[in-house]
Amino acid sequence: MLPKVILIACGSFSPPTPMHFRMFEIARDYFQQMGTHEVVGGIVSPVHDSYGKKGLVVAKHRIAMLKLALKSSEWIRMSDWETQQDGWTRTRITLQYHQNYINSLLSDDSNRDTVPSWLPGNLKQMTGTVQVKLLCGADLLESWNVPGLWENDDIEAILGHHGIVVISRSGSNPEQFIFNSDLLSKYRRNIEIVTNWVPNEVSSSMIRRLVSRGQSVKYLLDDSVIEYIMKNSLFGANSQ
Ligand SMILES: Nc1ncnc2c1ncn2[C@@H]1O[C@H](COP(=O)(O)OP(=O)(O)OP(=O)(O)O)[C@@H](O)[C@H]1O
Ligand SMILES: O=C(O)c1ccc[n+]([C@@H]2O[C@H](COP(=O)([O-])O)[C@@H](O)[C@H]2O)c1
Repeated sequence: MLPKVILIACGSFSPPTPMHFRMFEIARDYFQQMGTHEVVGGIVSPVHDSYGKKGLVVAKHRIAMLKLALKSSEWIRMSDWETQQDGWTRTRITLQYHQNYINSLLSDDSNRDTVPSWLPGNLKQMTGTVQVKLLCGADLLESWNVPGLWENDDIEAILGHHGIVVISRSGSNPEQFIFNSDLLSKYRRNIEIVTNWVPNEVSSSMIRRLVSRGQSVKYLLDDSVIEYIMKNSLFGANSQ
């Protein structure tokens, strides 16, 4: 039996773009081809409001947009756990929390009936344990180098206890980035670099820019997410 993996993408999702979900499909196909792991679920974890990044709309709206965008996915779920904490949660803690929660459920058949909505639907039939891996674009990996942003201990824990799946992004060179870091090179076996052969550079910031200028974002975002943005006048959109 292959080791079971749940992929978690942490981010702002302000707003969520199709690429945020496409990452999961690319990663699952990769593991299927490699035959090394079975991907049993995917989770997106929007960051707490206090993260305070420019362009971050309140969690209520980001959650609503994620729910709309994820309606068509059978296996990617949204966890609002981070948004419900008292403040910003470091990614290491988010990974640990979700992994511990899932594994404690799997170890006890009696408490599987009332499970949170972010858990994979097939959990009831699952046995054994799962490993939660961080799924991200190459830009997030490269943010590990930004002075004062990430703690080295956290990076080591993320790599040592979980592992990371990095989707290529144009303008990034994750192989080189890993080679340049002693810490990342030490944990190279826990870093999967996945080439996205159909790159798409739609980003939340580009969407925010277009919306704030009153320009169209049709075909870049799910129609239901566009409707939500317009209805709630998010990102400087004019209300209808
Ligand atoms: N076009 C893309 N290709 C690959 N990965 C992506 C892409 N867009 C976002 N991601 C990844 O999705 C995760 C969440 O990203 P985030 O919410 O910061 O989105 P973003 O579109 O990059 O946002 P912003 O433009 O506001 O910085 C990160 O791991 C990021 O690397
Ligand atoms: O754990 C950390 O030290 C850490 C430092 C910086 C950023 N993060 C996480 O990385 C994600 C970055 O999202 P974004 O939109 O800024 O690209 C978000 O989920 C943050 O909580 C995490």
